[in-house]
Amino acid sequence: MALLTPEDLENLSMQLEENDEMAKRITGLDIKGICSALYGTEPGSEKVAIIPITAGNGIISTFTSSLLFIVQYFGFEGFVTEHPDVTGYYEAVSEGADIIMMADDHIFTAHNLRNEKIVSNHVATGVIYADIASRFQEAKSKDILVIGLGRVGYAGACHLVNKGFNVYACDPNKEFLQKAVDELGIKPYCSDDRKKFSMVFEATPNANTISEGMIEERCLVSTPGIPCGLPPEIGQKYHVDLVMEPLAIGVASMLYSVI
Ligand SMILES: N[C@@H](CCCCNC(=O)[C@H]1CCC=N1)C(=O)O
Ligand SMILES: [Mg+2]
Repeated sequence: MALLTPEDLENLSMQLEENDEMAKRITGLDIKGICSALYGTEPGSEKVAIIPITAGNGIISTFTSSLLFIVQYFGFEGFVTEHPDVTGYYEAVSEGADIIMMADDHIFTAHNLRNEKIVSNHVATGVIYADIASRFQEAKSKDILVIGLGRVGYAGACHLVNKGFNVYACDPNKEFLQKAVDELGIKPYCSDDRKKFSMVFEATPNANTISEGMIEERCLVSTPGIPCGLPPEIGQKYHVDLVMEPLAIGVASMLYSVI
């Protein structure tokens, strides 16, 4: 899995503000509103503990401080434990945390100790970015394109099928594609199809996965990025509205899904 770098997390506050405004402008809801609509939940007085984890590639210097900023931005009380790993876990529970957030190189999880709900960043990120794409107010049909059917893309595609959209999807991995066709009933899409979309959810670890044959004039591309799948020149030429942010939107989805 692609690991975040401190560069990805620079200007997180500005990236979050810009994407919150963009979401509000094109979907009618800000990120909090989308999260509440997705999960039917509202933050209460939940206390969130963020535990640094030294496993694998170890601590990412600004990861836990970024999480603390995000947790507070969305109205939760939060703290980063003084110690990492097991000692940090013990500290978190002793300090009365309701929700534990921690990440190694494979799974980033939020676990609510009170209601036992648990979620991975992959699922929460796929669901919210797919949901944002599906809320494009100028869309003229229920057709939506999902690019990438890994753990993030598959979760998003599943959510869109459940919401009743006509989900077309592509992935270079034919097994991933076949699994989604068999299990979700999505329609395979290949870039030489003539079909164009006004709503695109992209979830790949590659750049330039979106080509101009895929998109309508005026369309919404929603992606957790890293890197961005939309070439800048195509974004300008087609007046694409892009919702893309490296961490906060996915974290908001994690929090609202476990409260
Ligand atoms: N163990 C490190 C955090 C490692 C996070 C790796 N996971 C990612 O980079 C995922 C999370 C969202 C996007 N990629 C620490 O505690 O500082
Ligand atoms: Mg994000």
